[in-house]
Amino acid sequence: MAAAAVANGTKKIEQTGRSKSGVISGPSNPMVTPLLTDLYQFTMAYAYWKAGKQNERAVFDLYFRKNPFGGEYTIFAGLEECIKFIAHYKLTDDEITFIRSSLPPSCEDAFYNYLRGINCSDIEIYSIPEGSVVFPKVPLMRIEGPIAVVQLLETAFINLINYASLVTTNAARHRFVVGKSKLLLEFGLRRAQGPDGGMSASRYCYMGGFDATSNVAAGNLFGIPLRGTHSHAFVSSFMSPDEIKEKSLKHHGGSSVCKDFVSLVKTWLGKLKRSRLLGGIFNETNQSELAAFTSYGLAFPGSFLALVDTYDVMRSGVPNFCAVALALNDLGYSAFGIRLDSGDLAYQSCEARKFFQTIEKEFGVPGFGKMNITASNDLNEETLDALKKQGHDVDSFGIGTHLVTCYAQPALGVVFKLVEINNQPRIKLSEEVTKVSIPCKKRCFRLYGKEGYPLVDIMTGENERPPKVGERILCRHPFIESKRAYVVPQRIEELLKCFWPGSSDKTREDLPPLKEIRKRCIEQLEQMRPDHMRRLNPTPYKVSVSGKLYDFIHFLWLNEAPVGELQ
Ligand SMILES: Nc1ncnc2c1ncn2[C@@H]1O[C@H](COP(=O)(O)OP(=O)(O)OP(=O)(O)O)[C@@H](O)[C@H]1O
Ligand SMILES: O=P(O)(O)OC[C@H]1O[C@H](OP(=O)(O)OP(=O)(O)O)[C@H](O)[C@@H]1O
Ligand SMILES: O=C(O)c1cccnc1
Ligand SMILES: [Mg+2]
Repeated sequence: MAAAAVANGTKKIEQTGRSKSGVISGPSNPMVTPLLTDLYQFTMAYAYWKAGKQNERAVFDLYFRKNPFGGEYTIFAGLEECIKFIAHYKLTDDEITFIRSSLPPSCEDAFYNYLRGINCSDIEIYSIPEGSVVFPKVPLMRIEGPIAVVQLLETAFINLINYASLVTTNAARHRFVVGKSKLLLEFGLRRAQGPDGGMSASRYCYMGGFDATSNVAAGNLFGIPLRGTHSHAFVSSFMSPDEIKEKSLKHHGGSSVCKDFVSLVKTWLGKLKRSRLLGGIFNETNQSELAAFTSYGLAFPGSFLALVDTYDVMRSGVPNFCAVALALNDLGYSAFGIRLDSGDLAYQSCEARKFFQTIEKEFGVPGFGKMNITASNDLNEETLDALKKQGHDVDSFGIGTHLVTCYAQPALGVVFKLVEINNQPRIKLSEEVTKVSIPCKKRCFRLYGKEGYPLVDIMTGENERPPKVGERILCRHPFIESKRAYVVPQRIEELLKCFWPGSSDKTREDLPPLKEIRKRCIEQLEQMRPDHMRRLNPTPYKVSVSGKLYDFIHFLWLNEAPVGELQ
């Protein structure tokens, strides 16, 4: 489905401005069309048009108010899809017919001609690069253009950013708890919120630091590495080794053939049973499981792995696996490992590891002790953290439900607020201070300290003198007067970069490939000060405004807020 959209998209490119390179294809998901919006965007567009206001130049900020999952950071994702959406934004005749049927008959015909002519060639988008670590209140994107058109983009933009950023952050948090050395596999497709949820989850979990996905369509469309094991059904579908008819297996890299691999496996199982060091751990193993593992070994001799918890991990699954792995070893193959999918994953992984190490020693099979152990079953940040604290011997984690559904927090709460119209700054007030918007078309900077960590993000008015390295800058909390600090930055990064120049002569930033965004994400997370990243009571990162912007916000606030009367 998405592949078709990509193919379509490349045909009708509405590129705007100069780019460093490359053609922008259409949205990955063909459901992303100009109709993917809320009705009120079209009713407002009509009312703007009726009032002759549709081309007034507006600036909107897209941002969120609170970091998810009780953390103090978020990863920004979804930008590429927003740019792909506007690159091809054009209402078709059928879409216009549908809008006409959805608005009151009193709406004038000329409005539909206006809609027919809309494109995004006059829209300017400045954005933080995808895969960046971001914080509340700082605009992730600044969208400028004719007010009616920008509002028609609002809902789709928020939709494209919200889940993408949330699930990327979730993936990054899972990566944080397990550490760099473990393999993280995303297994969520079957539990995801529909096909699009599944596709987005695979893409953005990879961006957030997962290593691979089980989702074949995502491997095909986004080039994400694919990984997988096998299921319990495969194990229980076998009855006994007698049902294996094709028993021969070629030696690895040679031409000689082992005629009866099944017998070789049985011989090994006997040796394991009689082993002095392993004696007593198991007796008779489950024969249907042995048959399943032997068959899988015959099918994939170079990458054999087995799900070992169908009957009993230590009394059946692990010994059966080892018998097949050792038989394969005789023929020059190295088995890959096992998967545990129930029970106490910490304890079982340690027991399985001991079993492998004993075999390495007793039978002199180098590397056998390092066999891969994958664990799955309702894993989430908490269980991963608990496993780490208990001590475990798992090498890879397969994670589905909690990861892709963002079970711990289902939405990020991204908003899209008007901050300027016709060069006039606008503010949205609220009883809740956190909901007051920060007015003005702004520039945003990340200031780095002596130790190389980001210290603070600062927003300034667009025409203010930008902060300079080595100069003392007053950073003020946007709403709390007493909270302020001087910062002498050692490095400054301007956060908002031009991704869609509209009719301006700016150069458009390229959209990097997924692997590069993932790399950026990992590097960004690594450069953060550890206390912002810890799971328990992390230190909030400071988000500030310049002195001038602070004064202006409060001037506008007082100007717009009616004075109450006490009776
Ligand atoms: N050592 C551990 N410490 C903390 N939590 C663990 C540990 N080992 C496993 N878990 C978690 O405990 C839960 C076990 O769930 P549950 O009891 O439903 O599964 P199970 O009975 O082992 O397996 P099944 O899926 O076959 O029902 C899972 O969420 C799993 O991730
Ligand atoms: O547990 P999750 O994090 O969602 O990871 C994916 C799960 O999906 C598979 O189980 P399956 O769907 O076959 O059902 P089961 O959990 O009942 O074994 C797999 O064995 C994992 O347990
Ligand atoms: O490959 C696996 O082991 C897998 C894939 C999806 C869901 N559960 C497990
Ligand atoms: Mg399960």
